Amino acid sequence: MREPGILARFDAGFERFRMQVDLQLPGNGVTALFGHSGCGKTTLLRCIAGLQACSGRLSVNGDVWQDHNVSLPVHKRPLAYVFQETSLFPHLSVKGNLDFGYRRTPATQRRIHPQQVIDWLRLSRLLDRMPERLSGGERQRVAIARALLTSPRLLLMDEPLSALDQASKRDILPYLETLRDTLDIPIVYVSHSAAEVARLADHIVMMDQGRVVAQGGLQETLARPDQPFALEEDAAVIVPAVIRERDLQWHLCRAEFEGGSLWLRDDHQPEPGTRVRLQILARDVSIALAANQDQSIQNLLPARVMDMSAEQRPGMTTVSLQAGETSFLARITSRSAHQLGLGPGMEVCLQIKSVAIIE
Ligand SMILES: Nc1ncnc2c1ncn2[C@@H]1O[C@H](COP(=O)(O)OP(=O)(O)OP(=O)(O)O)[C@@H](O)[C@H]1O
Repeated sequence: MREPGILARFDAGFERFRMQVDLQLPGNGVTALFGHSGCGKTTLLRCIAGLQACSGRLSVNGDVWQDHNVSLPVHKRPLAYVFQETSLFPHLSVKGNLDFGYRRTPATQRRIHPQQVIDWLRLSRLLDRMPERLSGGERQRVAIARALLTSPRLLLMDEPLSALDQASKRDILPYLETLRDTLDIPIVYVSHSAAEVARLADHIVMMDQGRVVAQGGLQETLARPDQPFALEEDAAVIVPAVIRERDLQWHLCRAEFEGGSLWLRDDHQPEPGTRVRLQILARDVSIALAANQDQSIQNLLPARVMDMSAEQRPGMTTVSLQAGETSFLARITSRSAHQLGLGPGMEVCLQIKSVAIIE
């Protein structure tokens, strides 16, 4: 039977660094590799690509690329790799660059065609331009398109937006969302940016010092109080929701999720029916034993305490809670946790001070 998804078990190292991972990743959608600088994200991508000597096993949607007696060389692995600054051929137009990727692929293996990538990445107006006349964001769109025209079975992206300014990042993110929702191949995406991960990823692998410290679906994994990034200042959960109504008088809109709804500022003016991802920082969530109506916070939700971190930062406790099917994290002082007598299974009320729509 073909094993679905990516199974990757690697042992690789340098003089002062060793990476040992055992991963099971989904066969489509975006998996984010997340972790501090130097934790081994690029080394892991290079092992997958066959660029880094390592022992172990790798299979991608049933095809074995490496095990103890085979290791496909890099040019035989049907993958595309997009870097921070992928270089285009300077002497070829955008169209020439795209044709290059397409023509390199034998006709019988072509599954992605030029018109498709031109539509997905909106390149039609750029086809005759030379690379030197493209902005950084446009260049990256062309580089991604060229990579896709090799009809890869796997797309590796190593900080593809990190060389771009904020405005170009904002412009290109919707294109990456289109690819996530359109392509039926897995995308492994390295990023330092929690906001990019929150917006794009379906699955997350958190790494630290060459080891995997947590992995799983984005929402469940971010909501675990024992995952190492839950203790960081900007720890947050992601909640998929749908905009249900707008209150024009008060500039608010109501987003409904599995387990309740929240009022948000109407800055983005999303139409009712729009699907959004909400980001809720653990430090913006507090806990009460009962809903207290005499206060300014609009968003009060009944919830159940699921788990609590041991105190890893002096005086602070991270609590995971569930409202309906949706998980939240709250960062409260350990004294409050003690005074409230919090423990797994308790029914409480969440007070959410601030919610952001991930753009
Ligand atoms: N060719 C090499 N020779 C020796 N050490 C290396 C080599 N390449 C990487 N390393 C070391 O391996 C560790 C992991 O590096 P890697 O580039 O995989 O980290 P990373 O998580 O991608 O970091 P960043 O987010 O900064 O890109 C680092 O300590 C790095 O110094």
